[in-house]
Amino acid sequence: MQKLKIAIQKSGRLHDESLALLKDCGIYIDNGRDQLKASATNFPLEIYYLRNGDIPQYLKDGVIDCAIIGENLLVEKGEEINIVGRLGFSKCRVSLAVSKFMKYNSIKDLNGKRIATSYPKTTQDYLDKNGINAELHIINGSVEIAPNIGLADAICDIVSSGSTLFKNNLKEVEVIMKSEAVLAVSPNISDIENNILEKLQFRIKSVLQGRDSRYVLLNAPNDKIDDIIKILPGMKSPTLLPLAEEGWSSIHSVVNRDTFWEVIEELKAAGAEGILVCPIEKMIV
Ligand SMILES: Nc1ncnc2c1ncn2[C@@H]1O[C@H](COP(=O)(O)OP(=O)(O)OP(=O)(O)O)[C@@H](O)[C@H]1O
Ligand SMILES: O=P(O)(O)OC[C@H]1O[C@H](OP(=O)(O)OP(=O)(O)O)[C@H](O)[C@@H]1O
Ligand SMILES: [Mg+2]
Repeated sequence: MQKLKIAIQKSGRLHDESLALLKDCGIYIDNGRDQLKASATNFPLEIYYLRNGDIPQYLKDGVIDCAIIGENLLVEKGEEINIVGRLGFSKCRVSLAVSKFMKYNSIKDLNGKRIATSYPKTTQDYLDKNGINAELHIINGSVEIAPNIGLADAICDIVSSGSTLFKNNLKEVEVIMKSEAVLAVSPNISDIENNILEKLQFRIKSVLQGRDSRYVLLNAPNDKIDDIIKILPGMKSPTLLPLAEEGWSSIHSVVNRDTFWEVIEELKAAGAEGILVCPIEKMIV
């Protein structure tokens, strides 16, 4: 039977959440420790555990069909690779940073300077776009230390919380791009594998929509229903059920995770009582 070949980071920032996502999609993986390849037991999927940095080339060559990878790495190494889904984890940005003691007014201050980075293409493209001439030093890790040891005047690297920059006395001065984990697809994927990919995408979308939403149940006196329903969006419209007690109803709806607390406050102010909030495992709209 034909299987979809998916690459997942072998170890590192993306590994755990990539596997958790497949698990939430109901895909079980026959997983021994330190394996390089595994098969799903209940879905036509073969998992390849690879270095993040090697994945763009494997996708280009069509050795694998798709991958969970940091978007920033596709910008760096995989222009011709399509992104078919944003996965909402490993959010970070690729930024330029300089010593916190340097007077920095604009990108022009980097003219003629040395910049250390693991992302030379991303950095060079940004410099070119801004008409800046700088010397790039390509290093593969611990980039933030470069200015402190006199190797460079600035760096271009991944920033998330900013604590690595802070610890190294650096300040972020330009955000080149924002990134998150994405589902990327080989330009050489066949029709059969594409069919399996569409099934996987459908599952991923249902899981991510569920993660972003909460199911809310509440009680309200009937004369408050109109006001409460105005606050609740719901998938189509809220569900309304009579309570055993005369003159009261139960209202059910779906609320976005990000606006959830504000909505609850409004619901309480509008007369809602006994509010219950439940996670949603999958959401198919
Ligand atoms: N501090 C961070 N916070 C959030 N996301 C991050 C962070 N650092 C890296 N990432 C994201 O996770 C991806 C993988 O980063 P990680 O450091 O685990 O691997 P790597 O060193 O780029 O790759 P390799 O697997 O080749 O060793 C990055 O490409 C980026 O998209
Ligand atoms: O803004 P922060 O939250 O401090 O995160 C940024 C740091 O995280 C990543 O390194 P990682 O820890 O993955 O180590 P690595 O350099 O060995 O990949 C990245 O290369 C930065 O150094
Ligand atoms: Mg890293």
